[in-house]
Amino acid sequence: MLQEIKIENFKNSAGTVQDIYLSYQFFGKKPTEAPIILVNHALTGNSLVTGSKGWWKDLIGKNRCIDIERFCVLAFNIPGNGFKGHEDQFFENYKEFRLRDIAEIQAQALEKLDITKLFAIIGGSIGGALAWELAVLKPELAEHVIPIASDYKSTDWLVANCRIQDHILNNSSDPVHDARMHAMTFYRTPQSLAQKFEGKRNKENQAYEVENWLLHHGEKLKNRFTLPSYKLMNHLLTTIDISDGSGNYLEAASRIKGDIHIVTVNSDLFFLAEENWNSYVELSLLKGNISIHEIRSIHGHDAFLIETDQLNRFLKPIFQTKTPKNENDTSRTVWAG
Ligand SMILES: N[C@@H](CCO)C(=O)O
Repeated sequence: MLQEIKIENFKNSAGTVQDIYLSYQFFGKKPTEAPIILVNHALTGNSLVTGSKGWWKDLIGKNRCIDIERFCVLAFNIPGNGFKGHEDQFFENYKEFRLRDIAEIQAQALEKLDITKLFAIIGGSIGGALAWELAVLKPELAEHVIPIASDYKSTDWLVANCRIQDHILNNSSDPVHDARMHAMTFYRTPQSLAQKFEGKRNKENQAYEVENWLLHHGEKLKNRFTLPSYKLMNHLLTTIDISDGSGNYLEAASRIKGDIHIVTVNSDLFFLAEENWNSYVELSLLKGNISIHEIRSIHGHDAFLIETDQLNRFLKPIFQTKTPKNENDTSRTVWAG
């Protein structure tokens, strides 16, 4: 059931004060009965993380890796993501919000829900970045912080792509459709497209199948996502900064008390694996309880939604805390300390 919290008089980074409506869903055990896992959605995702239409249903559910018979799963919608209710709450001034503000909104909501401790914060893409931001804001909040296909900063590369997205969103006559077509090219990889289409053409319209696929994705998103939500989420992607402007990301990340488990995708063209590996290596000099897991896939960024077998394998030891680690597991996992 979708519920809502009102955060009164929230002051954003630009100093504007306004009421914020934050919608959320609980799944599985009650928050008073079991450890709580906060799940953060990606750009066009939402709080529906499990169940037949849940976007992470292969990972979260009964007898899944994140077992809702053992855990309480909480998922917030990023305000303005368009998932029912108050869609337009800050579209007028969305550029005044940084991802850090969304983390602050989540922190205030957790307080209102009387939640002082989380077993884990996990999220993919911008949801992983939000996990970083919240963990830095509240270093003692979570036992495990799991940012997947993500980063704790907006890199020049990310900003460049978001800028192009922004131009498409502002200048195209079919903005959501066209921006999605462009985005699909960096959510996947040349190898992934080559494997899927093998240069084939459509028998009816003679277009390359890859063109039809892009058009299909453009059409699909247009029917489920609004332009203001896309503009907001695309803007937030450019504001990831756990250092709060100082540029000292490592110092900020090292303040996190919980175990950090970075999950990267070797072929990610959006949040680059190299950035994640560099963060891991540098951060492991400052902080012992950090690990990195690399999803090996030809599918690129969206592998965090596709390669759920690998994800399950990496995450199992975290969520089955009573089961000892399998010493024979050969997947690429590195622990510091
Ligand atoms: N497929 C993802 C990509 C962004 O992480 C989405 O649409 O949210």
